[in-house]
Amino acid sequence: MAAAPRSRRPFPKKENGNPKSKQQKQQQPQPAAKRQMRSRDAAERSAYFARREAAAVLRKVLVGDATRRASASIKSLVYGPTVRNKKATFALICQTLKYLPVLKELIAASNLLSNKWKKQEELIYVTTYDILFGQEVAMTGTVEKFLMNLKDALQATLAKLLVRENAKSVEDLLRHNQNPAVNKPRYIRVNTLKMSAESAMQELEAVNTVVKDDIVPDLLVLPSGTDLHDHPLVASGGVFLQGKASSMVAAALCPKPGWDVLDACAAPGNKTIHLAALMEGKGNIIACELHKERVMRLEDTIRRSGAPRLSIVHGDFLDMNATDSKFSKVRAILLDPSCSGSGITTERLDYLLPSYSTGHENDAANTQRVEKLAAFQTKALSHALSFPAVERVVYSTCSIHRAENEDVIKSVLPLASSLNFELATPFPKWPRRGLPVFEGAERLLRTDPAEDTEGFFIALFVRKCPTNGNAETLQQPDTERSLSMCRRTSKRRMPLTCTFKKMLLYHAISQIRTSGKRKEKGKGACSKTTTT
Ligand SMILES: C[S@@+](CC[C@H](N)C(=O)[O-])C[C@H]1O[C@@H](n2cnc3c(N)ncnc32)[C@H](O)[C@@H]1O
Repeated sequence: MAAAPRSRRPFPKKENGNPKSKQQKQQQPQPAAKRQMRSRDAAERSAYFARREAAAVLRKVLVGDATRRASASIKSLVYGPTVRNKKATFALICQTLKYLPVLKELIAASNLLSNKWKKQEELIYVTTYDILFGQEVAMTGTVEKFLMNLKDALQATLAKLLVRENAKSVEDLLRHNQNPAVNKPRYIRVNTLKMSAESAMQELEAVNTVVKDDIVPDLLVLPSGTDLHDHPLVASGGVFLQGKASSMVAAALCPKPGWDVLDACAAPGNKTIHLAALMEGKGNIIACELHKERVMRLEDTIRRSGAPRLSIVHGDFLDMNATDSKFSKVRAILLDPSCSGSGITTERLDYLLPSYSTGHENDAANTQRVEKLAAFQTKALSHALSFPAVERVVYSTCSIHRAENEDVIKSVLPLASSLNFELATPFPKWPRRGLPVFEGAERLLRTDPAEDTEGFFIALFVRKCPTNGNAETLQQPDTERSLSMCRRTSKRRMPLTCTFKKMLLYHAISQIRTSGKRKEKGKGACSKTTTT
């Protein structure tokens, strides 16, 4: 559904030309009435275009849902660059989707979608919603005029429907379309490249109750339903609307200022800029993204964040040559590949989609899709582990499927172990861990969609003996144990090339033993990780 062509101007043009007669002048509205008319005209104009923008996005949403090939979530489509009136459009789409089962019944009963109107199906849904349940529409636009003439008939059909379903109100008919996450808190991450958590709190406290998250540094928790999309701190990049689980990923990787870090599947860039903040803007970040339109979103996020020293690679991460000298200093990789998104269906507003009530989680097409994704995820994780100087690799998904999570980790374990990686335990105090499908799965981290708003999965690999002689890596929190393992494994199976590094490590160990014990474990910006 395309937006109405602007050249046709549905609103009457202002009269130009002949000077007004005396009588005309006398009939002119007084200034206050004029202002009122102007603002009504502006509101009508804005509603007219919002309905068309909503219809265009709704078409994409419904086609994506019907074919199980959604290119993006409702939010991404609305908050992308093409929609102008984002807030009104988003509200209209959500409301139309919420009322869609009822709207479809009414429209079918009134036989409204004849050949002529079929092409404008989504605009018919949006406008019928507006006429019956939303704002009263003025007679502007062909679809609006057509439906306003049928308003009484539609209302009569609705009354019959309520009687038939034994419902007191329309809300009774819509129970299954309610938001299951209605009482979940709103998280925002402070961009410490621009401001401190304390100053962000001070600004937000003026209008909201704000507390710091108990686990993730620089993450703030606000009451459920807080809408900050238009807040100046969001517009200026001082804070980013990012969930708790999503904010745990870069914190688990815990790159140090000055490192070279690679974000393998980066857009829209929330974790990329979190890495930059953790690195205090020092070091180099390479952000790789396959899809061109998503590169634009990545650029926009980076621009808003003010993160320096960030280079974007538009291409396939699997095609990156790990042995290229450009990557010879990459010490940490964040891999957050495309996934089924089954852990964020509430966040994605899937409960509003027609397929939600029918349930398709276990249908053949979905199983096939998850298998395909898992094959890519395994390849990408193996590739990440193959970068010669990499010491820390974090793998994350927003999926609840074992196939995309524990099974992927299990399948790369032989390779990881041959490259001297072991699984570490990000956020050791976090209660929900990996499904027990292999020994060591308790080091993996899961968040639960019902308990924690989102269903995420995080795995952290740490190289026991870094191949680039960077003993500094081993000074991450809780690495004493890792160091001693490195000594043990070095006797048994450390490659010859590692012997010089072994000496360096012994040196590092003695340094840590003599001076490092003074350092508090887990202190600093990053989360605590343990290796076992
Ligand atoms: C889950 S999203 C990443 C979200 C991002 N980490 C964030 O927090 O904002 C996965 C991204 O990987 C991109 N992608 C998929 N396959 C890729 C590949 N082979 N190489 C690079 N990027 C890829 C997708 O286009 C998508 O933008």
